[in-house]
Amino acid sequence: MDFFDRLKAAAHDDWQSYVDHEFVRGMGDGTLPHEAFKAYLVQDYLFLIHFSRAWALAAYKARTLQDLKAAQDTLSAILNEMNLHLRLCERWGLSAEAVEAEEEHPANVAYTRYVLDCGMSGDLLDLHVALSPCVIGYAEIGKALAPNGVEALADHPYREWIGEYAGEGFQSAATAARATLDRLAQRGVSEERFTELVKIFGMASRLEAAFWQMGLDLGAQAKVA
Ligand SMILES: Cc1ncc(CN)c(N)n1
Repeated sequence: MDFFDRLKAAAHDDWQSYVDHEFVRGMGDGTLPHEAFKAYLVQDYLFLIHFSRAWALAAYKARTLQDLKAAQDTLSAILNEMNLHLRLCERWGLSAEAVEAEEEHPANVAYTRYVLDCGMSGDLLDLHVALSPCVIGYAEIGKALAPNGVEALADHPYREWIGEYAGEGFQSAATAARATLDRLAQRGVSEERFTELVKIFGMASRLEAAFWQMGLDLGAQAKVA
């Protein structure tokens, strides 16, 4: 069991509330309302800007060249991920400027600033634990939503999104994030410290679940308006 799997097992319910959220199930079976997906994606673009800052902070706090390069690679993967958002938004007639001018939803502020605070007030392991549900969770969700490969999802309304996270690039970013966690944890984690880290991991997972819920709520509001 690697360090990530230990965290996941210790915060099982929080993790499940994230990876098995109604939003995820709706994407999987294609029933997720388009309004919810669109509202989520616009907020997610803003989210990725702040998550990129958090990965840059991980680079700043790195004490070894290996940790510094790992942070740089994931920062690049996240900046690449934003091309998906720009592509989809462009199709909906939304420019990058228009998306960037959108106001951040409180659920977005809560999650991104929580992670940044973990990095500012804690050490590098605190920060990587807070960051881990993001990269590793989306890789897990992408794989789960494409059990027979992305080619099998030919007419699926969310094929492009699923393909991004089930794809090789994102999967290898998640593998690297797991390896970084293992490397940092090998430097020593007492039982007491592990309990603290599980709290961070559980909170980050719940904030991920709240982010999906934000998408559903904004989508429902857009339908009514
Ligand atoms: C909210 C959220 N969490 C995770 C990811 C994957 N980078 C994302 N795009 N958005």
